[in-house]
Amino acid sequence: MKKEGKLRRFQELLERENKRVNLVSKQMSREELEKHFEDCLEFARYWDATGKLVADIGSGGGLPGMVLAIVFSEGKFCLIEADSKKSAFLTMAGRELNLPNVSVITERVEAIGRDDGFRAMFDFVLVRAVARLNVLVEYGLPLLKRGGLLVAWKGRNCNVELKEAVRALEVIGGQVKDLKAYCLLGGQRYLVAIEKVKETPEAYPRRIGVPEKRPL
Ligand SMILES: C[S@@+](CC[C@H](N)C(=O)[O-])C[C@H]1O[C@@H](n2cnc3c(N)ncnc32)[C@H](O)[C@@H]1O
Repeated sequence: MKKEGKLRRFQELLERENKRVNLVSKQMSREELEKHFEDCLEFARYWDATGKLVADIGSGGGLPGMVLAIVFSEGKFCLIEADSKKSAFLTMAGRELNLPNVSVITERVEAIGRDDGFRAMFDFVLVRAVARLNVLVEYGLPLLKRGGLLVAWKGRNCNVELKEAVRALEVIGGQVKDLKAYCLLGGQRYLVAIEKVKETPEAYPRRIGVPEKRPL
């Protein structure tokens, strides 16, 4: 099956399984879901994940990780999702679509970031609709190689979140490298690219739940 066919098939699977498991909003129409796919694909306008190791934090129904794994079949995608029902859907979809470049981990990202098998391994870490930037910096940067990029999908609150994240960037070792603005889903959207510029101090990420409860 070609990539366009796989994207369509993935959308059908998502629509079908969303009736049983909460993968995306129940009220979302087919047209809206298509826009969410477009939002994920915005990444491919600026970056190339061919031959790269990519993590998607809080992948949910597979946005953006599964969509981009279909597009970049030569990249290796690791979808990290704490909710076991959602991760079971991701595993099923990866199998159904014959995507050997996708692996799914059912775990909180704070635990993955402290695991030597994953820490400092990735070229890209993607994250969409999971938490505010100051929290995402602590979730994402530990997973990256030095020089790797954390790419976060953000809405109109982006500038406020960027200001809030100054301390987290300093402590964890990140630098805003790029900000891509576009209009979609009825408003202003941004891709924020943060480069890992130094090794993450041992103490981070903190214990499960702490980054969100007490952001840096
Ligand atoms: C609002 S959904 C967004 C899903 C998807 N990224 C999207 O854009 O549609 C947030 C997802 O992140 C997962 N999540 C939140 N915190 C997490 C963490 N610390 N580790 C792993 N997954 C997490 C939740 O289980 C949920 O599926």
